Amino acid sequence: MRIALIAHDEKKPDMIDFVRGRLGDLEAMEITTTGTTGKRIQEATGLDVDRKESGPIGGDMQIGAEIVDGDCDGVVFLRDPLTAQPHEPDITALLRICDVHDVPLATNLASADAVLDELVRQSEPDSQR
Ligand SMILES: O=C(CO)COP(=O)(O)O
Repeated sequence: MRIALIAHDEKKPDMIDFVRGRLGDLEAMEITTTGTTGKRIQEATGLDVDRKESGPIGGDMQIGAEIVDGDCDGVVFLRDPLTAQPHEPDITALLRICDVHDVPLATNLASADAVLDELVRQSEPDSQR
């Protein structure tokens, strides 16, 4: 299982809390991140992550390409809904490509656990999916 973890600046503390709380499950997965999110996660938890470029310079697009290639099984993208982002078109494209490829996507903390729970369930040996 490969999961993408992405957070806008105002949501990075929430992402760190999420990763700390689910460290056991995340350690068993491959993790891909945008640049700064991955750096923060590594610094805070020591988790091994595949860091793409920072979001505003194309990291969202790189993760979108993984989804198109069928390499990413789920996305937790903690968006900041209160701050305009210069790369809003890239963000919209990433969300859209998750829908195109029917990849589980959480855009807030309340649903992040649900997406991760689903990936954990799918990785169990007797899973039907
Ligand atoms: O901007 C982002 C997602 O749109 C996140 O990028 P960083 O992880 O590099 O801050």
